[in-house]
Amino acid sequence: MSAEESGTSLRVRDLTRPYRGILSVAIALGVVAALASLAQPMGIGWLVDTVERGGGLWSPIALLVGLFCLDAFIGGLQSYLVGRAGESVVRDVRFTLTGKLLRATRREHEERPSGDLHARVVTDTSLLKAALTQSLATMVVSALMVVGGILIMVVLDPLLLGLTLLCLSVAAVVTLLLARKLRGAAQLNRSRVGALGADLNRALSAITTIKVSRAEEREQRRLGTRMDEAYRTGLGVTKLNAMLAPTVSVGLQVSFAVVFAVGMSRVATGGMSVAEFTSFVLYLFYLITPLVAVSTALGQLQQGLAAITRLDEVLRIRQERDSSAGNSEDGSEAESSGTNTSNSRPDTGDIDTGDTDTGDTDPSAPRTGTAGTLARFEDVRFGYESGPEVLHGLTFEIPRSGLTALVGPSGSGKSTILTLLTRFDRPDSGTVTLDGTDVGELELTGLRGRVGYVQQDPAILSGTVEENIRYANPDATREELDEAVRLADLGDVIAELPDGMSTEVGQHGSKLSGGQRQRVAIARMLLTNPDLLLLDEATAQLDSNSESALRDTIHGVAETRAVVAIAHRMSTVIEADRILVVERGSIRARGTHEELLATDELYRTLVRTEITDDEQQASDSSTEEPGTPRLMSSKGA
Ligand SMILES: Nc1ncnc2c1ncn2[C@@H]1O[C@H](COP(=O)(O)OP(=O)(O)OP(=O)(O)O)[C@@H](O)[C@H]1O
Repeated sequence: MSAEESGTSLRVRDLTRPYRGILSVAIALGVVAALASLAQPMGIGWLVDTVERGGGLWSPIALLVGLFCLDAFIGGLQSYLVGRAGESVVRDVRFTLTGKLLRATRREHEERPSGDLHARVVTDTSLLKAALTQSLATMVVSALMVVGGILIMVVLDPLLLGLTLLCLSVAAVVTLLLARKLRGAAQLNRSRVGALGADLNRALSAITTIKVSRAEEREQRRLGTRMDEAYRTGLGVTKLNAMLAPTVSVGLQVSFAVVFAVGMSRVATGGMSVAEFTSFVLYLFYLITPLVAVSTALGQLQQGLAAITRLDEVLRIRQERDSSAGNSEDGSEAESSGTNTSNSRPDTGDIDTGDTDTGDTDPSAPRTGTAGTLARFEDVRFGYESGPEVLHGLTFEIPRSGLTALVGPSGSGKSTILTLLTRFDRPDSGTVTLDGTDVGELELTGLRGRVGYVQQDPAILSGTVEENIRYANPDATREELDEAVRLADLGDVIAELPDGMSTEVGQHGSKLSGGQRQRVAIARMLLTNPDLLLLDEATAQLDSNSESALRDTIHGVAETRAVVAIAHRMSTVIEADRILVVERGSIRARGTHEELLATDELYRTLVRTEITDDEQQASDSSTEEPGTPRLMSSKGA
């Protein structure tokens, strides 16, 4: 189950391929600007010569002004084109990585801190802009300038050039060593910044817990420690970066001193003219900018390559398997698209907008046939990667209609059963089938269109109530929407909201009550008209009136489709068509409430211990059967 590591990496070549045209133009402009720069010392040499001879100054001055202007204009244009290509690369990489994250397995998201993933997609990618475009273009153009300058200098005076190169080569070796160290330092710094992002996200997503635990100080200290680590490692990067340019400068200054000493003596002995000496010195002077630029670009490139290492990890994140799409949970889909970001903006048609092939989406529409078996577990064994086996050879069926309740002690494996039906996880052995087909063989969006899942803590997205309900089926008609609202008993809630369906629900639905959030989540799933509705303790947060209304809803919905509910409210369980008692990953008993009360000791215990106060009160009035009198009367009521 480990992620496939091979063949998935962001390669500079692939990332820049779509922008080769624009980068080539930018580099060509850079070359023109470099030539204009290289011609300037010649022009100045001509000016000096003209002054010495007492000739007219207008021509050399006009040439120099033209060269300066050309250099400046072309330099500006080149910088814009390179920046534009850089922004495009960053957008592409972000888009590709976001696609990977959205299609990653749920397990990957459980294991990776979301703040760190956020830092990788948002901030690490921004380093690519400078590294992959600015620095590459700068290095190409600057290298050309250096080579051009050296060629002219070799014509002017090979001896002086030899001395210059000797001094510069020492600086070059030191620069390369520093650049290598810089990459390691940058990698460390990125990981520390990622850890800070992860901890910040951890704190902000639990802000209420922090406040009620009076842990603000503690959290700030903890974050402060992370900030110190980011600061320290950032300082390491800054130091190495700061050493790059001075190293080159020192090399240049030593070269200047040597060239001046040797050059002046040659001018004095007549071995070299003043104009030649001036031109040579100016060429040496002109090497400063490109050489320093190369060293700075080298630093940027190393930081970008360090970021790429972290981005590669996101690229290799395990993807949900979709047999029909030919990808797999072990990352092989990443292999096919991850290396080719040249066309990396995935077709938005890939994204599951909820337009599944579920056919009719009218929530109240009668199903085609409600008899027979819809889903089946056959000798299913399953364990989470990090732990022991959780389900031990489960075999049971879910009929095409009716309410199946899962009951059992905490940690017995009830929620795990639902995750296998939604294919968030796959059995280690045995099969889970829907209409006789292994759910692993079904197209993922099709499967999730047929199986609606309301989780324990229903996720509400910021946006309006309507956007939240429509989320799994954005194309639903107004009638279908109204019907889902009616079935989920949300009508009164929406009527009381300030802007009705258009009311903003706030971050994570914070402006709604827990019960309201659950009903919105149920309405959302009903709007997809699933064949199978899974409710994980979906009534746990409702008050007794709402719960009783929702219970009626669940039973109404269960008349036309299968509903599997994990409910702590025993009233829901009592009225279920069938109850499965799960104990330590096995089905211990199955039957109706009455049958189980008569035959199963654990069920009797659960009924005694898990009934809520409300239900106790409701059933207090008529107690008939010894041991479980209140529940029995509740069913009869
Ligand atoms: N993501 C996970 N990784 C590792 N172990 C897990 C994971 N989720 C659940 N478990 C373990 O699997 C076992 C079954 O958990 P599960 O959530 O299915 O139980 P449950 O019956 O639904 O419990 P509850 O009624 O308290 O929600 C538990 O021992 C739990 O610790």
